[in-house]
Amino acid sequence: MTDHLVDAHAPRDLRAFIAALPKAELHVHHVGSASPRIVSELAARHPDSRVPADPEALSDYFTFTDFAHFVEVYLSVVDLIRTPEDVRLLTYEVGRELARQQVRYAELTVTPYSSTRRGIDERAFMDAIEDARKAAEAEFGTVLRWCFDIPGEAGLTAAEETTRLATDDRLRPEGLVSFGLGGPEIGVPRPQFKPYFDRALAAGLHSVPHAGETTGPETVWDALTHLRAERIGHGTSSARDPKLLAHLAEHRIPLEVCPTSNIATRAVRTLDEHPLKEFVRAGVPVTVNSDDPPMFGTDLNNEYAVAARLLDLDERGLAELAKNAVEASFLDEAGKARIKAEIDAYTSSWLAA
Ligand SMILES: O=C(O)c1cccc(C(=O)CC[C@H]2O[C@@H](n3cnc4c(=O)[nH]cnc43)[C@H](O)[C@@H]2O)c1
Ligand SMILES: [Zn+2]
Repeated sequence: MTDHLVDAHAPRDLRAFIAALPKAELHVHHVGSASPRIVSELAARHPDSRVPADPEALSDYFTFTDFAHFVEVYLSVVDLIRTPEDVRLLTYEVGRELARQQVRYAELTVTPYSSTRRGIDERAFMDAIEDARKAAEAEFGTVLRWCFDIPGEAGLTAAEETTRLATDDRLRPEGLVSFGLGGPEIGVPRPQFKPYFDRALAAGLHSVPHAGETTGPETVWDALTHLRAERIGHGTSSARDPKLLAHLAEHRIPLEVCPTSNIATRAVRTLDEHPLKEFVRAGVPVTVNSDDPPMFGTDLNNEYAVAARLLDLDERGLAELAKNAVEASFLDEAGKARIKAEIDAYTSSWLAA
């Protein structure tokens, strides 16, 4: 992890508590989770890319001037993933990294369109992620599930292709649980994606679009109204609309908050100005997530440390935050109960020690 965004304020023992706390991660992108080691390995394999092969140079490369710059850099990393074996390696390594952080369950946002349009065979792509998912669960004990997202800026062709890949019974992977919408929001109105979300929801998927990350609360309303969002990716600007906060609280719509991401893409100026506390005060269910961890110089443990500082949480508060994510997940009830019991047992034994 690069140092510039690490929250160094959390006391050392709280960091130790977080490090071993069983957790769920609900908002983390597949390509955005490529570690510096994997990025440099892929960059060395594909020297025609402008992504630096030297891991030391990646910290500068991953410093963003704004959201548009972030997407440009993100797509240069997407360009490094050229074969089903690249896809499998990346997915398996993401599983390993999540397990290292004691993540028991993760919903990983995958953008299949970005890979299939670059020539990766769709069947081979699905087999690669599924093979890595099963290996990660067997070898590391971390359960992975997929959210397939439409890269919004790529338009309705991308929406059609993503919906087809998510709903065709011959292709749709076993681990797929939800349907999302990512990329820039400015100039990409949410309502145009309604027919695609309708088809995905009819096929049994959950709706989890990004909204209110780089635009105002009206985008969150659109995601709720037109895309029938069950959780909101980011939802940062919801804080500017008290009626929206009340709606999210009343209907128990969780926000997938990613504090360091919002600083790195300059959606929020400083962590101290982040609206996380306002969400909690308004009674909105919040989960804390890492988004694109190596690109933002963070990881899930660091996001919990950031949340502990912003919300003034002790061990019990952090355990509740971890249980929020389990509760907001698309795991079955037995799976949720198992992880929540593990969080409680861990917290009790930590506090008794
Ligand atoms: O793949 C393409 O060819 C392509 C063409 C045009 C536009 C796009 C995109 O919009 C890709 C955006 C990409 O960004 C991912 N992502 C990662 N983190 C975030 C985030 O915090 N907020 C929004 N999007 C994010 C997203 O999953 C898309 O894959 C692609
Ligand atoms: Zn995201």
